Amino acid sequence: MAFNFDKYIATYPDFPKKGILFRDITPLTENGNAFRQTVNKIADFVKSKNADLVVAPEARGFIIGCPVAYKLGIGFSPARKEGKLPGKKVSASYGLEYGKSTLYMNQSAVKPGQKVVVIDDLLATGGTIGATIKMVKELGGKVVGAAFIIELSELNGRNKMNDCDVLSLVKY
Ligand SMILES: O=P(O)(O)OC[C@H]1O[C@H](OP(=O)(O)OP(=O)(O)O)[C@H](O)[C@@H]1O
Ligand SMILES: Nc1ncnc2[nH]cnc12
Repeated sequence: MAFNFDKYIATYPDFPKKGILFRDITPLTENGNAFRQTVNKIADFVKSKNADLVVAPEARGFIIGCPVAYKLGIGFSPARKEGKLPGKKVSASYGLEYGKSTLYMNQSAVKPGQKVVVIDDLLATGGTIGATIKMVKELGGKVVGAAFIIELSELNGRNKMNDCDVLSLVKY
């Protein structure tokens, strides 16, 4: 029987701003079995894409991207927020459901031609993952997949990823 990931997502109206229905993954990660099922499911997807590297945006993307990369024995590279990453980097600015921001990656994070899966907890407008994908491509990587625990379908974030396969475990 399919695992019911939905049961472990908490919902908070008007957070962090009025009008936003916030979908919280912490009950899922706080449950050992649900967290493991999530990591295994996303790792199966990443494996099926033959990926060399996982890239995930700060901060919630790290929670899921790291254990997936570890399980498969492939690399993990973080897309970090302003002022966090030293050294040579690339950047991409974006808007999201409740604000705007800039992400940065190490210039040496991706080897040309490497196959990359991008991972985040949630896909809303696609601004965050779109910026992450833009940097991976700029560094010469091939984005072969994108995986999320949650997808907010009506915000059409999928449209920002028309050339790669998308996995989401729970759709609202
Ligand atoms: O598809 P989008 O409209 O870009 O929205 C999705 C992004 O928003 C949230 O991150 P947030 O920027 O709140 O940061 P956090 O992970 O540090 O909580 C979430 O974890 C995704 O990264
Ligand atoms: N509705 C939402 N819930 C949780 N995280 C989000 N990131 C962007 N929109 C979100």
